[in-house]
Amino acid sequence: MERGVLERWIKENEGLYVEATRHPFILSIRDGTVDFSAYKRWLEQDYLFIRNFVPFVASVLVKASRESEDDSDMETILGGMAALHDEILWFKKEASKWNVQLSHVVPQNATEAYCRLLEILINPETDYTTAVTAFWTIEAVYQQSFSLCLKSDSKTVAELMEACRRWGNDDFGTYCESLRRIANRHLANAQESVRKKAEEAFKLILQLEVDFWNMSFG
Ligand SMILES: Cc1ncc(CN)c(N)n1
Repeated sequence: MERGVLERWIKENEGLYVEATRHPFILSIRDGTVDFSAYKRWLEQDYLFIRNFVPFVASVLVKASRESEDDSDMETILGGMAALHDEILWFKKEASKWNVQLSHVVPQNATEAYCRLLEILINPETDYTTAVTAFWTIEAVYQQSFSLCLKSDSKTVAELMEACRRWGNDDFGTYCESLRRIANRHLANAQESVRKKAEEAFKLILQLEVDFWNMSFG
């Protein structure tokens, strides 16, 4: 992986990055020891997250169309947007499989905190470089995490394979690669003040992801 700004930040925040992308909740799915009540808690809260993530991705699309000099940025982001429609349908199907009532889900603190950050990132005041860096970070944490559960030596149980495949599959990995290149390109060309804001968002999102995984433990 070429050494761009994101790779430097990952190195400088290695502990937090590992906590977010190799969380005990994910390792318990990989090892086949996960408690299904934890999985159901995660499922409920992630549905609420996705409902708030959709307008965030739409806001990145708007900023890409206005601020990016490269048309392919918008096309990549549009691809991610389209996938979210299928993702919402998957959540509804998965919820009924586990007898989870999505309409009765109460947002937990970690979910509310994450959604407050998404609101700030949606704001037109947040520049495109910060927004697309946040977008990559959010997607990359899930891709890195769930791909661990698909490794040949993993003991992921059959009931959880669909969820792990959704974010751990190679196509999602390729999509995250595209986002990483877009974010690195804009970070390299950004003024220092913008890079600082993007770095703050990067670290904040890693912490929110750790809090989100922790929440599944109830
Ligand atoms: C909390 C969280 N972070 C990231 C993703 C991947 N879009 C997600 N579904 N949920």
